Amino acid sequence: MSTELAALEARARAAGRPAADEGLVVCDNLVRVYRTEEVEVQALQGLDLVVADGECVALVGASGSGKSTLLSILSGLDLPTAGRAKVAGHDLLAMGRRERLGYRRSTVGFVWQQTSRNLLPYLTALANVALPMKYTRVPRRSRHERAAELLDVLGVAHCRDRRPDELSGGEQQRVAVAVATANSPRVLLADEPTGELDTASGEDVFAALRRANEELGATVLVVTHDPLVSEQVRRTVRIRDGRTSTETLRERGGTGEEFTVLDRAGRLQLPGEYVERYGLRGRVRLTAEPDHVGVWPDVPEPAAEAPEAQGTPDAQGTPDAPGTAEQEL
Ligand SMILES: Nc1ncnc2c1ncn2[C@@H]1O[C@H](COP(=O)(O)OP(=O)(O)OP(=O)(O)O)[C@@H](O)[C@H]1O
Repeated sequence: MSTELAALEARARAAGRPAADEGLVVCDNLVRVYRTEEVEVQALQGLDLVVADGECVALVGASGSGKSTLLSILSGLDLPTAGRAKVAGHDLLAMGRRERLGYRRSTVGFVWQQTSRNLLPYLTALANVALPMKYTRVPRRSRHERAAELLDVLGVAHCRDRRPDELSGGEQQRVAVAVATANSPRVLLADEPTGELDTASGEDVFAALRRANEELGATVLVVTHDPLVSEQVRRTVRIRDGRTSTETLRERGGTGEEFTVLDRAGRLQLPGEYVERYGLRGRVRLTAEPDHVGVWPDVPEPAAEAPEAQGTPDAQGTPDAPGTAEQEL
């Protein structure tokens, strides 16, 4: 490897390395392996993710890519097999039982896809929202005042005295956002919260999540297949095979610019279409250019007696084969 390339890789590694205090959520080389009697599934394969305080981030990816596994770990329900995960100063691998309980009650809130999983069926909307505050010993009167306020902010004040079976799916999910934000969590996690809803109800629920982010101050991570959601947040992170692969950053209302994620070990996933288009297989060549790194298929060296053949390195030593990929880093 050339010295420039080694220096470039070292710089990229340093730039991609999150300091512990850099993000509210920091996942570092996170691994989760599920073992059953017959099979071993690597649901997360060294996932890196840093989310800053106040962000609203959509997590997207194919079925089975590891999104729900990540959310279960961040919610404190599941433990990673290896790696590091920190949320608001809590080390999720080292937390004891008591800290974990406090973490789940006060630091994170959760909204599931299945509306029935979020609310207790025999309590009114108001009582559902007030319940988490009972566990954190908020006085009864304050609990009910805050619950009423939250229902109001999230546009479901009219539902306060109704039980879940008297609410529409969208109303149930908005009440669920109120439940999840009752104890003012630093982080709100939502797993496909609009998945069971029609477009209009989905929009209302997403508006409630946005309010939780902008008005109630929660950092929001939402797993979604819904383009309505992923196209409206500033940052969309794509998970592929248990790793963060690409990110789209967009200004409000813009189409967004797509980036590939370079992990802390200096690895990146090339988009599948590039791999196909340029015939990249197994081994590739890297070239260090003044302002970027080139990625080239490992084509055999051309014969010495045919210097005019395509694929000959150019004067700067750059392979010049047609149909090669040049990845800007
Ligand atoms: N409890 C478990 N035991 C064994 N394997 C599991 C378990 N939970 C998840 N998996 C496997 O881990 C991988 C990641 O699953 P995960 O549910 O995190 O994916 P996902 O991206 O959320 O998918 P979807 O979009 O379909 O919900 C899958 O291959 C899944 O089959």
